[in-house]
Amino acid sequence: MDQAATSSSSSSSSSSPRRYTHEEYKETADWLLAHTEQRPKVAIICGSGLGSLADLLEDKTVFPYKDIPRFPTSTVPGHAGQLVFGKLQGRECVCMQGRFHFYEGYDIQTVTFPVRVFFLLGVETLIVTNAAGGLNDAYNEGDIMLIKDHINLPGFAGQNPLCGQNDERFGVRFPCMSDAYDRELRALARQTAEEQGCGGFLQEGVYCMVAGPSYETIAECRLLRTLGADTVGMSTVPEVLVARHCGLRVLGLSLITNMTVTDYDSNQKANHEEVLQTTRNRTQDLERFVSNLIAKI
Ligand SMILES: O=P(O)(O)O[C@H]1O[C@H](CO)[C@@H](O)[C@H]1O
Ligand code: HPA
Repeated sequence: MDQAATSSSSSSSSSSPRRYTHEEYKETADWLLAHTEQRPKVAIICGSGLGSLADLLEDKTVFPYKDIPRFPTSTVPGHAGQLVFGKLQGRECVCMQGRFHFYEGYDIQTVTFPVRVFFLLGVETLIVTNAAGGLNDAYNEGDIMLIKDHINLPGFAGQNPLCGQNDERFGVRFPCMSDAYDRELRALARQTAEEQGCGGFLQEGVYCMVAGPSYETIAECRLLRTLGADTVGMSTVPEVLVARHCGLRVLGLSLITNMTVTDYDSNQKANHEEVLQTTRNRTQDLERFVSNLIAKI
């Protein structure tokens, strides 16, 4: 909480974002490299309630975020706040058991800090997961959606982690995003779901990021659906922008934890407890899916 509180009390998060230098990212990466012999090529960011993915790793080395130089800390229930190195299906992975959100008071560069650290560790593929609200009425609670594209609503309002001076050592000034979600990885994911017999609850669609922390109004849900979004959540997009900027391949997965409310006569209300309960109900299938998928990457 300290860093979030500090950044929002000393400056407005929109007018004065925290910018890290290449050296700062590298110091954190070098610290990690000095404290583990693992050299992961795959990083996984666990969404709300999805941290148990990290429990699948074998030969684990665990770093609480508070012990890692410059790492922010997790403040949201369902986000444990530790970085776990280990092997999944024999492949070395690093897993964020807990992510950072803009609504926690972190500026958008702090939210994405770990992604550049992963790049400097030698990671090549990022698997990013989230809990999301379903907007597409063909979806059901408990479905998994492969993200094929996103809508960056905070980006429309100037909140893009790539704003500010560009460091070419990470990537180009104007990165392309029409291929943000790797086509080959999505094909592998579809194949994995079929083999696992869970193709019936696999969807593929567009994730829309909102800043949160308030859930959407009925009018907002209707608007987002009209815009072409299939799911809505408060994360993921900043991490994907930074990952693609530095050339990581990205696979994005949304677990539909709740269907959004679009009917004025409904008594349903979005709430984080329901979000976490759905992740508990679906965690085993999701774990098996990610684990089988990693074996193919
Ligand atoms: O995106 P993740 O971190 O999975 O969490 C989702 O769940 C929380 C709301 O219930 C928000 O943080 C939203 O973004
Ligand atoms: N809206 C925004 N974020 C979310 C939701 C939702 O309905 N469910 C899980 N994260």
